[in-house]
Amino acid sequence: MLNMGGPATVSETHDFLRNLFLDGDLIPLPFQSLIAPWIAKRRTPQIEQQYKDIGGGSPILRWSELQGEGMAALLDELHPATAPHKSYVAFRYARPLSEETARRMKEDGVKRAIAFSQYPQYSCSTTGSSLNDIYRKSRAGLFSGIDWSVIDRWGTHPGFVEAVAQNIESALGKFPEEQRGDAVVLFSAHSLPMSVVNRGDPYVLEVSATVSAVMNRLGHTNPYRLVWQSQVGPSAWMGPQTRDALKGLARLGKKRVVLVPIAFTSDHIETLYELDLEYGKEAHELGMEVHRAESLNGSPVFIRALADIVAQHLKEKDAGAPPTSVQMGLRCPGCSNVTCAQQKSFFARSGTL
Ligand SMILES: C=CC1=C(C)c2cc3[nH]c(cc4nc(cc5[nH]c(cc1n2)c(C)c5CCC(=O)O)C(CCC(=O)O)=C4C)c(C)c3C=C
Ligand code: FES
Ligand SMILES: [Fe+2]
Repeated sequence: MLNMGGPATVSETHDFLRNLFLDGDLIPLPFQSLIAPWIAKRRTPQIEQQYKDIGGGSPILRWSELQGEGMAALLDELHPATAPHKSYVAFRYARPLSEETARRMKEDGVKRAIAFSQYPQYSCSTTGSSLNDIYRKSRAGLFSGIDWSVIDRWGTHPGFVEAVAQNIESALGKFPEEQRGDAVVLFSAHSLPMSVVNRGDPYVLEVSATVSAVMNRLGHTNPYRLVWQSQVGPSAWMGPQTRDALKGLARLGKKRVVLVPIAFTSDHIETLYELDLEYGKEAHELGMEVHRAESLNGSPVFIRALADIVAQHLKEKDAGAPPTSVQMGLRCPGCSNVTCAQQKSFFARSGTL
C-alpha cells in the first residue's frame, strides 16, 4: 500500500519534510541535495505546530494498517487461490519507508506482490513518485526476486464512489431538511503546480472523473464545484483555491456548504488543520454553515472496495492481463524524467530488471 505518509509524532516532522523536499519527482529543485535540507528546516516549526494542533501527529499509518488488514482478510474470501494475503505499507516520506518494507517482505519470503497505490487518482508527483521509488530500490537489490503487478488508479471504482457518497450524505444530513437541497457540495483536492498540469499530468482529469461519478451516484440533488487546496510557494497552481471559493460562495449568498476531501483517503493536516481549523473558522466569520464530509479512514464500505479492487485485479491476472494498466504505459507528453520511462518498462516486465 503505497502512499506519501506523514509524521506519526511531532518530532518526526523534520525528517518527513526533508524526505519530501529531497524528492525530485515531486519538487525538482536545482542543487536539490543541498537546498532541500535547508527548506525543510525552515518550514519545520510551522508544520510542527499544525501537527500539534491536530493532536500530535498524522494518523495515516494507523488508518493504512487498519485498511490493509481489513482488506487482506476480505481478500482471502474473495480470491482464495492466492490466500493468505498480507498487506504492507510503504511510505514515500515517513516511516515505514520502502527500505524497511522491503526488509520485512524479504523476511517473510514474499515472492508475489501488488504495488497498490493508495492515491485514488494518478499523478506523477504522487503515485508516480512512489513507483519510481520502488523501481530504484529494486535496482539497488532491495526487492529482489519479487514478481510485481500494479494497481495504479481506481478513482471511479463503484465501491470507492459509494463510500465517498455515503459520507457526503451524512454531512448533508446535518442541515435541516428544508435547507438541504440548497447546500453546495464543494469537492476539495490537493492542488498541482501548473507546470505539472501543463506537462500533461492525468491527476486533474482523474479527480474530475471521481467528482462526476460521485455526483451521478448522488443523483445530482445538489449543486457542486471542484476546487483545489494546499498550494505551496510562489508559482502558479491549479485553481480555484478552496479558500477563495468559500469566500466567493459567501459573497453570492451560498452560505451552506459540504466540504469533501476527494483525493486522499485518510485524515491528514490538510483535512484536520486546513479544512477544519483554518477554513472552518473563516467560513464561520463569513456567516456560513460548513460541514465536512468525513475522510474514508475506517469506513467498512471503503475497506470492502479496496478488497474488491485487488480481487478484480487478481482475476484479470488469472485471465492473462498484463502487470499494469494500459494507461500506466503512457508517459506525460511533456515528461523529461528518464526514471519514469525506466519505471514503466520495469513494471511492464513484472519487475524484472
Ligand atoms: C493527492 C494528493 C496530493 C498531491 C497531488 C500532492 C502534490 C504536491 N504536493 C506538493 C508539496 C507539498 N505537499 C505537502 C504535504 C502534503 N501533500 C499531500 C497530498 C498531495 N500532494 C498531503 C496529504 C500532504 C500533507 C501530509 C499530511 O499529513 O497532512 C507538503 C508539506 C507540507 C508543507 O510544507 O506545507 C509540501 C511541500 C507538491 C509540490 C505537489 C505537486 C507537484
Ligand atoms: S512526469 Fe508524467 S510520466 Fe514522467
Ligand atoms: Fe502535497
